[in-house]
Amino acid sequence: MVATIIDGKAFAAEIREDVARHVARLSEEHGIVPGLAVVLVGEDPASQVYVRSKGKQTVEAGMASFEHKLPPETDEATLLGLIEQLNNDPKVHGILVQLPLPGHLDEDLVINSVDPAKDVDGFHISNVGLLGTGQKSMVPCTPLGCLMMLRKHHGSLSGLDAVVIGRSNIVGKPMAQLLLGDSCTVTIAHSRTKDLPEVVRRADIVVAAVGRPEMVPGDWIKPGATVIDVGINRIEGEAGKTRLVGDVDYESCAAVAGAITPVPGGVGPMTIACLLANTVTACCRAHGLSEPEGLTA
Ligand SMILES: Nc1nc2c(c(=O)[nH]1)N[C@@H](CN(C=O)c1ccc(C(=O)N[C@@H](CCC(=O)O)C(=O)O)cc1)CN2
Repeated sequence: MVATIIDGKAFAAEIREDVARHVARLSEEHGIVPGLAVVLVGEDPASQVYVRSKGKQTVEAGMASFEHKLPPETDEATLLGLIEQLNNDPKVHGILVQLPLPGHLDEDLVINSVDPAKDVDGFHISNVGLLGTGQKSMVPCTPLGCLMMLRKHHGSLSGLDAVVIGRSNIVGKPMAQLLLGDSCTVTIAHSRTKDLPEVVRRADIVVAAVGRPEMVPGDWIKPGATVIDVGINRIEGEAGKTRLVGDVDYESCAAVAGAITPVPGGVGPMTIACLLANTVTACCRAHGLSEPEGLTA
């Protein structure tokens, strides 16, 4: 079997067009411009790239972008003060604090200081609780992007066996909740799971989010299964150059799977597209307007 490649880059472009249409409508019919504030603390090179990309795509969609770059030694009180200011700014509908934060800052405290209604990352404890109980929430961008790709490829996910490898708060756990919400039978596997290969072999859907380069080989995959690779790992390639790989061994998995997301060009671009979608959703909710269909879970 040769797997269908699920093209996240192309799908993300479609979502961004959809977002831009909704932004234009908000402006024409209501005089509202959705605004996204992104806060970066420190100089992590990958984070700088992602934040730049977020700002550029926000502006391209017709929204207002507010970038706040703080030095690595920023103290907690200063960061919390900025978040408070953004919480109270009516021009800002979405707030995102880029992760990881420098080690001296308490990530949970910072995340939970964002107004849940503006928490376009969906990481605030209120949004986690709402998602877990099947209520309307802000949904974390990476799992939302994975869900959209799965729905587009499969149609209904009802009754499918899904294995999520990884139990992080930002991907594994919310991904499992979303799959459960679509009536999958869900297993969350992790480093202590007994006989991981056998568990993965039962799955119709495998979501790999462990952060270990090429950990999942093709002989763990059930023939015809759909493989969603969340990993973005930079490894040493040929001639001293680095290259990006996912958490699954692409070649061997693609030879067995029915469908697979590539790295790069799979889940990554969907993350930022879903961030823009969440910002429009947050803006519509803030103004009591109906939410755009198809942009959230
Ligand atoms: N507050 C948040 N912090 C972080 C999140 C998040 O959702 N919210 N996710 C990641 C980083 N991330 C967005 O912030 C992100 C990662 C990767 C991509 C992406 O498009 N990747 C490309 C490859 C890019 C490259 O060449 O390095 C791809 O996969 O095709 C977008 C966003 C951690 N922090």
